[in-house]
Amino acid sequence: MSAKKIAIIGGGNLGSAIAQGLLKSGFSKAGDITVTKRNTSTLKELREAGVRIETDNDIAIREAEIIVVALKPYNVREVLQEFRGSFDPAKHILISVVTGVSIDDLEHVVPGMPVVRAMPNTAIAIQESITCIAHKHATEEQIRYIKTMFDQLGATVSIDEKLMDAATVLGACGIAYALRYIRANIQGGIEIGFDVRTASLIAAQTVKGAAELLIRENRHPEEEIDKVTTPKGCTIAGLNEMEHQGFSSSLIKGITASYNKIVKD
Ligand SMILES: NC(=O)C1=CN([C@@H]2O[C@H](COP(=O)(O)OP(=O)(O)OC[C@H]3O[C@@H](n4cnc5c(N)ncnc54)[C@H](O)[C@@H]3O)[C@@H](O)[C@H]2O)C=CC1
Ligand SMILES: O=C(O)[C@@H]1CCC=N1
Repeated sequence: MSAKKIAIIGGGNLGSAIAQGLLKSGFSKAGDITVTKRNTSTLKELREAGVRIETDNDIAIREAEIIVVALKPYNVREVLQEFRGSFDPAKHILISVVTGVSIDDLEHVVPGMPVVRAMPNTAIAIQESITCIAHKHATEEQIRYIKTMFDQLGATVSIDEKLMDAATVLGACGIAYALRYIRANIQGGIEIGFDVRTASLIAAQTVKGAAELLIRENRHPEEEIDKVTTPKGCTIAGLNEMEHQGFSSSLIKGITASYNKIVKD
């Protein structure tokens, strides 16, 4: 599969993370990646790594083959509308990572361009994203290319577009939920005697180990929990207290609150 030139329109948190992942994975050479932003001062590290930094979206789009749109939901239509003339359906593949804006909406703004929606998370910077992909009119060949690209940046799963908002919550917002869980563990760890660095390492590596048990061994969480909960032991005492305080319930309510925020906005 020959390497294609990639333009990332909107070099903010996610756009920059995608560029970092592309570089780290070796999927793209630095010179084949262009990142656009109006104020480019925050993109110093990418520039130093050889990534092309542009303020002109027209140039970036025309010179690339893959266009990743990483703009905010409130200005994506306006910006794409402005640059609709820069797109060439015979040359370009358009990928939107924008939350809550449908394929139909975007294809309406840029007529003739099939749009693929992708929902990665910020761990894409270190090739550890889960990226959900949905499409309607893209060709098999285009989808194969996009999947190969995101496979280099973590794991990918193809979903129906109607699940894209749910994917945003579980996968993209999920990074923040998981980090807050780890932070709470660090706070607890300090209270029971660890310094912050040691508590952070133990908490983060423990979460990584738990996740790997599910991913690598394909286990169900409760099967693994059963192995830890010694009868009359400290694990079940702690777990039950967490549940009395609404642990699982608070997470489920948080997930549905995030979801409702997307679908009601
Ligand atoms: N941050 C995250 O973890 C995730 C974000 N998303 C979605 O990705 C999109 C981007 O999110 P973030 O990176 O967090 O937002 P952000 O605000 O950090 O990035 C957007 C960037 O677009 C730039 N921009 C605005 N107008 C522009 C223009 N005309 N041309 C070029 N650049 C322009 C802004 O300066 C900003 O740097 C949003 O739609 C968000 O919902 C999706 C998954 C995860
Ligand atoms: O909070 C947000 O709206 C975006 C979407 C997913 C992650 N960040």
